[in-house]
Amino acid sequence: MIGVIGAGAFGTALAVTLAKKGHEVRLWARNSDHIAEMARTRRNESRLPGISLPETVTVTPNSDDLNGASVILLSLPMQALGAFLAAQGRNLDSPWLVACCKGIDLKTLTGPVELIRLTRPACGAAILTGPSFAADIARGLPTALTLAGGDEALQILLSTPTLRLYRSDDTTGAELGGAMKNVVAIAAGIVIGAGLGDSARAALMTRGYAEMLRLALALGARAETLAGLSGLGDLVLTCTSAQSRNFRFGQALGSGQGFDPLVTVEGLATARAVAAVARQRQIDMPITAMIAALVENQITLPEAIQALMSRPLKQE
Ligand SMILES: NC(=O)c1ccc[n+]([C@@H]2O[C@H](COP(=O)([O-])OP(=O)(O)OC[C@H]3O[C@@H](n4cnc5c(N)ncnc54)[C@H](O)[C@@H]3O)[C@@H](O)[C@H]2O)c1
Ligand SMILES: O=P(O)(O)OC[C@H](O)CO
Repeated sequence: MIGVIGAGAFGTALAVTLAKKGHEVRLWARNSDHIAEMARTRRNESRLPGISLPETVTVTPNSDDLNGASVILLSLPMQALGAFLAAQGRNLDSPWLVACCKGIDLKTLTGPVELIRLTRPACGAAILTGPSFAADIARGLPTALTLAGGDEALQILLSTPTLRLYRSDDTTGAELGGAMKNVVAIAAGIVIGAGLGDSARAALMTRGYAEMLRLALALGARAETLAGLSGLGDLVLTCTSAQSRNFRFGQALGSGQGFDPLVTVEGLATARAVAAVARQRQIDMPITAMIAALVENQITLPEAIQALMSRPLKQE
């Protein structure tokens, strides 16, 4: 049996694809009305419209029902993970806990794998991350992700005919790539929303990647991880697709429109967390710093654009 914590878009998509492969899946959700609705309709229409839940997916409000799972996938928003793990006591008994969220925890300034290690030292800790929209996974479109921290058996267990997992032992690089690409995607959305053009977006993505790499190397990650699916791959997807919530948030900001505050936009908190880490380490991350300042209303959009364009000229 495979357990999934979080019946959002991504948790549900993973539950669907793993159930279609033949696994029994138990999907934990917190809201009783939502659970009843999913049980009645066999769909998660509010988060993953148009996708039916296979019979072998059971939705439960009780995390004890996941005990004994071969692996538990943690698919909560990043800022909810620490409190969730702390509240679980000795529950979540499984050889592997796999983070499926992207971001840096604002409270501890660590990624999800470190949060798992700190709270569940007896479990194996891994992260599943890379370029994928939940809807694409659920529809069975071809997708490739990075599984960092897991072993070969876990890689085989979680791979499906349409979801191809590449294994890595660089959990730091995988966490940081997935976290920081969301911040750059907000910036790319702003560029497009403000009408600054595709050339400016390409420049932004390239310089964004340079600062992602700078921080990741300083924190002990490997450059090839950042160049892989969990870094560059996800950066490209998220900065160029209107399916991305981070990109759409930036687009709305850039064009002066509102954005539904209930939509999960991981890059907002992560911008603040990454900017704090960069300050601690004295690492230059101008794009992240601008997004963090914008999010905290310390700077206006025209000021942010002007500040980025007037930085001292330097070598690439
Ligand atoms: N949606 C995607 O395409 C996608 C793809 C890859 C990775 N991810 C990552 O997956 C993670 C989850 O995103 P999502 O798209 O599933 O989000 P979502 O907004 O669709 O769902 C979030 C779920 O978490 C639950 N939740 C929120 N706060 C909670 C709390 N404090 N305690 C318990 N449950 C809580 C919500 O009820 C909801 O069911 C994010 O880190 C995201 O970056 C998403
Ligand atoms: O909708 P977003 O911006 O959270 O992006 C979803 C995934 O992270 C893309 O890989």
